[in-house]
This record gives sequence, C-alpha cells and structure tokens, in this order.
Amino acid sequence: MKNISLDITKAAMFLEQGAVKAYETKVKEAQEALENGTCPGNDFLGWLHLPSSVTPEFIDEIQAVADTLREKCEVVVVAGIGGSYLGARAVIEALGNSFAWLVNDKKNPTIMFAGNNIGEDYLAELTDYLKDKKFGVINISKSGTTTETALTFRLLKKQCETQRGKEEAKDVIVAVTDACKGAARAAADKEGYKTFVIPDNVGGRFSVLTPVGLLPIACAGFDIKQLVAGAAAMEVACGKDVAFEENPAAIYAAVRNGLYARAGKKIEIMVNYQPKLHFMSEWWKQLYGESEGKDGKGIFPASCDFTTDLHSMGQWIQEGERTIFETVISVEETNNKLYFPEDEENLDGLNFLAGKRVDEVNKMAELGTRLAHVDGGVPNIRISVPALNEYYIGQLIYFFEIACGISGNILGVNPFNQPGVEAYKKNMFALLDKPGYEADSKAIKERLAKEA
Ligand SMILES: O=P(O)(O)OC[C@H]1O[C@](O)(CO)[C@@H](O)[C@@H]1O
Repeated sequence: MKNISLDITKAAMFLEQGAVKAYETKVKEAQEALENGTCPGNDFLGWLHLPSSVTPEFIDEIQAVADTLREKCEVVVVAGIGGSYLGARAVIEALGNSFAWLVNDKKNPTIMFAGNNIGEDYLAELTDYLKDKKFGVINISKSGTTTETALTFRLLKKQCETQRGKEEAKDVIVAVTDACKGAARAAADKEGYKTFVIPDNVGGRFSVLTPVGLLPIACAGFDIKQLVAGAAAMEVACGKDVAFEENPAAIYAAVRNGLYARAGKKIEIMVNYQPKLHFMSEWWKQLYGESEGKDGKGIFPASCDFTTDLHSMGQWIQEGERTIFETVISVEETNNKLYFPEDEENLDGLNFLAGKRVDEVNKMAELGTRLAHVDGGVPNIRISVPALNEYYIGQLIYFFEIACGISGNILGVNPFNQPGVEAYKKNMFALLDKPGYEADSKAIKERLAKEA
C-alpha cells in the first residue's frame, strides 16, 4: 500500500534556503512533548496513539450497533456540532456518491446531519421530511450540553417516540457522549439507550476515530476497519522517530510555521479539486482553527473548492493581498472513468478533448492553477492522496491531527483547548435568561440599552 505524500517544493521556495530544516529542533521538541505528555493541554492526548489502540472487538461492537440502525432505519440523523459532527460528515461525503440522497438504492440508510445550527427552517424542514420515515438518531455531544445539539435532539427524540413508540425508539436512538456528565448522558441512562463513551482525553476535534465518527461512518456503509488501518499506517509514518525529512507531518508543521512566521503568510487555504472533499476542509478548519487561533496568534484556516471557486475567489487568490498560501489535496486516481465524446459538429469547440478523461482536464486545471498561483506569489503545499477510499482518508485524518499537534506546539499555544468559544455562549445564555446567568443577563441588557 502506498501512503499519502507531501510536496513542499513550491512552498519552500518562498522561504530562505534551509528555513524548513531550521524547524527540525522545534519539531523534535514538539514531538517529544506530545509523546511524553509534557506539552500544554497534555490531558487531551488520547488521540495520539488512538489508531493503533482501537481493538477489533471495539470495531465489532460499533459495527453491531451500526448494523441495527442500518436494519431498522431508512434515515439516520446524526445530531452533533463541531468535532461531534464534522469528521463523520467529511468521511461520509468523501467516500459516498455525490448524489447519495437521490440515488438511494436502499442498501444504506440516508444519513442526515442536524444539531449543527439553530436554523428554524432547517429544523422545520427536517422534521417535516422525517414525518413518514423510519428514522433513528445518533446523538453526539462530548459535553452533552451543547445548545444546538441538545435542542435538536429534544425535537427528534419526541418525534421518533411519537412515530415508532417509546419502546422501538430505544433501539434506534444511540448516544455518544461523556461517561457520566451532561444531558445526553442523563437522557440515555434514563431511557436505556445504547451509548458509546467519548474518552475524556480526546477533544472533540480529535475525536473522529472514536465512536463519534466511526458509528455514523459505519452506519453509512463504509469500512471503519480500513479507515482505522489507514490512520494507524500514518501513525507509523509520522512517528516521532521517523527522520524529519521523511516525516510528512513534521514537514507540513514546519513549512506552515515557516510561511507564517517568516514570510507573512497568515491565511492557509485548503484546496480540493473534488467536490466530495468539501467537508474534509470544513473538518480541517475546525481542527486547525480551534487548535491554533488563540493568544493573538494563529494561521487563519480557510478553504476553497476548485475549480468551482476559481470562478469566484480565483481573482483574489491570484492578485489580492499576498498573505495567503494554499494546501492542495490532490487525488491521484478517481473512482470512476468518464471520457469526453467526439462530436461531429464540434459546436462547442471541445473536440480537442475528445477521448480524454474528465480527470485529465481536472489535473491540467490543477497544474495550471498551481503554476499561476505560485507565479502570483502564493506558496503551494501539495498533499497527494492515491485514491478516495477508507484507507487513505484514514491516513489523511491522522496526518492532519498529528501535524496539528506538532504545529500548535511550535506556535507556542495550547492546541487542545478552545476557551474563546465560550464568549458567544455566555452572551446567548444571558440574552435567553438561562437560569444561572442572572447577573450576565442584567449586565448585557443594560449594555444593549445604552448602545441602542
Ligand atoms: O461535543 P460537544 O460537547 O457538543 O461540543 C461540540 C463542539 O463545541 C465546541 O466545544 C465549541 O463550543 C467544540 O470544541 C466541539 O467540537
């Protein structure tokens, strides 16, 4: 089996000679700190050797629950937000048919996502769609108290019980949450739902290889053994004793810190040329955004889907402020082959493409864009993924996780907390008069009155 690989030649050229290598010591220190548990946030390092520690028995347990849901449900709604949502969606969309919900062949339940917003229309339309469906719910929340997820779960639980009866609903509602704390745990224990525990030492954004991601992914019909095997292969390839030059996570962490600190590149754009990878970028944005964006520091993680966004963001990227670099996920071999047909009239002038595969055109778009953007002053990191399957997506996941741990340590932040996320929650609860927030409610209302 091949591994995903990294090409930084078109990024390192924006740094002085030897600048990437100059990070070797810092990378080593970061790797040691992660491995020895001496880095900031060291109570959240459970993800570090997770792939190699997932047992076949545990996979079987997850698969058995997934099989029950697959058997009893036409639709499985995955309720969760942030790290309790994005990883599962990223993998399911990367591996699935782009039109899964339309071509449903009844072999797999339709997977829907909720609990990741507070859109009233979204929830009204979802609950309306579910009215005549045999649906189940996977309620995912590490804290068990996240508002978006909890309020969605309340709606879905009631609807599921109304439609299927309380007893049957028990078989198709599963909670993935803390071992003891939170509303999700309380409901599961009271109602007798099947539960999976999110380990205390694995933060939400690093949790896709726990039941948080594995259960929905297995429900969708994908091979979670292969996903974990791919991640385990990357755990080896990115291990702390692998030579710096040979270690893709070390190099990625080094070059992006170099671009940030030495070349003024403050924004990293994660780029794909396969629309299926849109949510891989969304997952990556949370991973890097919550891990590095603190203490007034951190690369801003952005994303674009190419070639789509070349027709919207392409102008900015080519000629806007030179504070960006791109990291491109390039898929070597697509799962389908589609050839352009010859056309006698050639009205569209496209006969020069006749007999070529669509992916050949895509690859030339990718190469052409790379050259143009590099010429325009945008450093380019390229991650080659041999194919979109469980094994390589597993590799990609672990690669980004370990590189993130290393990178955050080089940056000098605690990559495993997210204190800044609380600010909006505190204001929202104060505005909604949540019990326990009385003083904040009074203060925020006075402030708003003054500002009015
Ligand atoms: O799993 P939970 O506790 O519902 O949290 C969901 C997400 O919300 C955050 O805590 C931010 O509020 C993320 O870090 C996390 O991934």
